[in-house]
Amino acid sequence: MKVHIIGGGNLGVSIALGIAKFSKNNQVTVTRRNIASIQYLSEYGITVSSDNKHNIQEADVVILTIKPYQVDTVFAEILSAIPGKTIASAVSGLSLDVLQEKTNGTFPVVRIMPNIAAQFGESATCISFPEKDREKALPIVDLFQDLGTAPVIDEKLMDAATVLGACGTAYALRYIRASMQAGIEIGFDSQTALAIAAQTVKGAAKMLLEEKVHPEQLIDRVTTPQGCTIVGLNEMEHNGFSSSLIKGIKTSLKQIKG
Ligand SMILES: NC(=O)C1=CN([C@@H]2O[C@H](COP(=O)(O)OP(=O)(O)OC[C@H]3O[C@@H](n4cnc5c(N)ncnc54)[C@H](O)[C@@H]3O)[C@@H](O)[C@H]2O)C=CC1
Ligand SMILES: O=C(O)[C@@H]1CCC=N1
Repeated sequence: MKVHIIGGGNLGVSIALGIAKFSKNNQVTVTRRNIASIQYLSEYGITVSSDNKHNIQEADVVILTIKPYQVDTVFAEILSAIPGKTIASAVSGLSLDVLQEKTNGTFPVVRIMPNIAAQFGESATCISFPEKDREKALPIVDLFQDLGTAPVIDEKLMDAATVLGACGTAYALRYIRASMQAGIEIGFDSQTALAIAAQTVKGAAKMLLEEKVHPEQLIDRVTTPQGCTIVGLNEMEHNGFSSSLIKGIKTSLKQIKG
């Protein structure tokens, strides 16, 4: 597949690298205005350009990884050059209706919500599309399956997916950072504390994904009666651990919905 990514920033680069590393038989072009910091992508066989239209006519799909306020400028520049080409947007808060409106209803459109772990083949990319564009959308679903998981969801949940699946990366990292800081306080050097905290989270996630059980069933296996785990967990909950996460996630969602 020929993939044209407009917006070579944090997300655009992680998708480009993910495709280069984890998906076969693709050609990737990434554009942004100042390309000095992403020239290194050419080492992975990725074409880099400051011209949004470079290679665009050969593309099978144009992926937008730009900020919401950059969309109109980019569409004014590219749409006339790519009639009928599939446009996949990772722009947060940009609904399929608005995407169709901005493209005059004449382009197949797909909404994708990856996260930056795409670069490591571990994104949770939620995808939605209008039924009329299913045929054009399915190869994009396949592509993102190579970069992790790619559930097709109802569009009304796309903002929620942005929070849970994309912002979620930052929440998980903050948990790891806090564990690391606690690890230092209880005796480890920072590198060792980070390595233990990160691997522990990876292990917990792997168990959940493979066993497909409720987290509490696994927690039961860790919490020895009168042991040290349950007292720590309860202290965290007394201090609002779950509640603070839930409130944070709901606040993020309010920000997207405006
Ligand atoms: N960073 C993340 O983890 C995620 C971001 N998103 C969404 O992806 C979009 C991009 O986010 P980030 O990558 O974090 O932002 P970013 O600021 O790192 O990347 C945007 C890139 O677009 C480039 N750009 C700006 N105007 C341009 C133009 N006219 N033509 C070509 N390139 C242009 C900028 O130079 C920049 O490199 C946003 O809409 C964001 O909500 C969605 C999921 C995850
Ligand atoms: O923080 C943001 O607005 C973007 C959307 C999801 C992740 N980053």
